[in-house]
Formats: sequence, structure tokens, C-alpha cells
Amino acid sequence: MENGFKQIVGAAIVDSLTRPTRLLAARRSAPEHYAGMWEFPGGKVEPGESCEEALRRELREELGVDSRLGAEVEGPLQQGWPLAAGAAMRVWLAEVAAGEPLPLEDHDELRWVPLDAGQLGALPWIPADLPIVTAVLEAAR
Ligand SMILES: Nc1nc2c([nH]c(=O)n2[C@H]2C[C@H](O)[C@@H](COP(=O)(O)OP(=O)(O)OP(=O)(O)O)O2)c(=O)[nH]1
Repeated sequence: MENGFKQIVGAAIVDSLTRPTRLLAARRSAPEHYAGMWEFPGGKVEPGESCEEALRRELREELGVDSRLGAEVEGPLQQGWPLAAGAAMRVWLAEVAAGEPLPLEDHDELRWVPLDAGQLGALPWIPADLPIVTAVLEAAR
């Protein structure tokens, strides 16, 4: 992997890419040290996949939806946003193209949260995600 970061991808799923008003936040059910924290649905990129392919696969597996990706929410690294443990996450705005999101895998709750700093900031996000939440608010404005 370039630069040695483990590549993760995440989706900032909004109700509408053209007129976003809410963000789909997902509460992790595992592993123990992340359980109960909110995050962007997504996961690890597998060998041979592009980041975008990996993200659409993860959204099918975790939420049971087909998705349409919008603009990337670019982070400070070529590989996106720094996470703990030598990982980095590229994040895309996205919307649901087909299906109704359900917490099928890795999450025990999904919540459509208004794109409002106070309401989003009130959730206990994985700490590394906080600057990404701020950038998503900017990008969705
Ligand atoms: N999906 C996701 N992972 C995040 C976020 N923030 C953050 O620090 N992470 C970390 C948690 C994990 O250590 C790693 C992603 O791994 P994952 O467990 O979601 O990936 P995966 O589904 O492919 O994993 P696995 O079950 O195959 O092990 O990145 C986030 O917003 N979304």
C-alpha cells in the first residue's frame, strides 16, 4: 500500500446529493473499543479493488443498498484522512440509489441526522472522524 497506510474508504451518505439536508450516521457494534461510537459506513479496500468499488461493495454488505457516489471529501493526505493505527480513509459524499439502509453488519443503529454542527457534534463519533464531520458539513453546504 502506498505510503504504508492501510486504505479504508467511508461514505458520507446524504438524503440527496443535490439538496443535502441529512447525513446517515452509523453506530458501530464491534470491535469492543469502537462499539457505541458513530462512524461513516465503509471498510477496508481489498486487493484488486478501486476505492470507489470497495465503498459501493461495503455499502451493499453493511447497509443493503446500492449507492451513487458524489464528490470526494478530500483530506490532508493522498490517502484521505488519518485514522488511528496507521490507517487512512478516503471519504465520498453518496446517496442511496436503491434500497432502504439497514444495520445488517458492523452496526447496531443507523440515524439520519440533520446537517447541523450541533446535532452531528452531539454524537460520540470515533475521534478520528471529527475533522471529517466538519469537512462534510462544509462540503454539503
Ligand atoms: N468504516 C469506518 N471505519 C473507520 C471510521 N473511522 C475509523 O477510525 N475507522 C476505522 C475502524 C477500523 O479500524 C477501520 C475500518 O475497518 P472496518 O472494520 O470498518 O473494515 P472492514 O469492514 O473491511 O473490516 P473487516 O470486518 O474485514 O475486518 O477504520 C469510519 O468513519 N468508518
